[in-house]
Amino acid sequence: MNFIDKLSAAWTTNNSLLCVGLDPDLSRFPSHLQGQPDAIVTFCKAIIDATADLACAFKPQIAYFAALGAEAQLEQICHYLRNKYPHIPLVLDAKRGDIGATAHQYAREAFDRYGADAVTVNPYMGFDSVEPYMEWADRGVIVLCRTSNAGGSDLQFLDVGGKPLYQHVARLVAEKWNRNGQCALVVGATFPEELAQVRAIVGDMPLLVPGVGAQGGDVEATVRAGKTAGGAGMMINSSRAILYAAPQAGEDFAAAARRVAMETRDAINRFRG
Ligand SMILES: O=C(O)c1cc(=O)[nH]c(=O)n1[C@@H]1O[C@H](COP(=O)(O)O)[C@@H](O)[C@H]1O
Repeated sequence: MNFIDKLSAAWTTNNSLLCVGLDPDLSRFPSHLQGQPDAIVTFCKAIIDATADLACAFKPQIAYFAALGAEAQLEQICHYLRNKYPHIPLVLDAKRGDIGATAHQYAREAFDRYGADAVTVNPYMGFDSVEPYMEWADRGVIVLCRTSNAGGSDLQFLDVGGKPLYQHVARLVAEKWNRNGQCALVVGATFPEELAQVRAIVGDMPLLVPGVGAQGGDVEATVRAGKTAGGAGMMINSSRAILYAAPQAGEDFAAAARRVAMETRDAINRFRG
């Protein structure tokens, strides 16, 4: 099953548009895991098990692993996800962008090494830097469009023929780059007006929408702006607000993550109809 079909099935099966981000930060781990050699894997597996019936996708952020030299642990976590929850799409957040030959290596890393169903990529270097990912026709290519950070406006709002650059990217991907129907776009939940603009340009193309939770994006505004006519079309990501929902001591971290994931999924669902 290709990425888009798998995502559509997960929206329905789990009645969820919530993407659970896996951004392991050792300094925020519960005290009983501090200093444990297998802390990253134990922590991420517990979060995955606690939220797998509430999520339409999982999104490990590669920098959180690479910074710790923990690529082997990321491999283990991806392997665990693919085997135990094969119906939930695995999105590798890598935001790569480089010349074609190098991009091919990044694609191998995402799709062959980690077995990701989809990967985030940066469009700044143009189509030949994104095309290598498309050789894996059953995988998703999720292109940055209107990112959730304030500084995204520095470039993404530049005027390109009377339209802001992010709209040009949305149109380019929807009309030219998406030859195999495998593309999606990143649009931040922190910018619901732009989210609505992108939705109007790209039809039912899936959108990865980070920025609810720790970044303060408004769930109602996000869902109303970004949903498709069918009330889906988005992977609304939350990472830190779910991962570190528990206070340092006290409530079990996985139970707390489940509680916040469920609240977030349900809050999203209230505005889908
Ligand atoms: O591509 C992304 O996932 C992404 C794009 C974007 O515009 N903004 C953004 O926050 N992200 C990622 O989404 C996650 C957001 O994490 P929280 O702010 O903790 O929910 C991080 O892993 C970011 O790297």
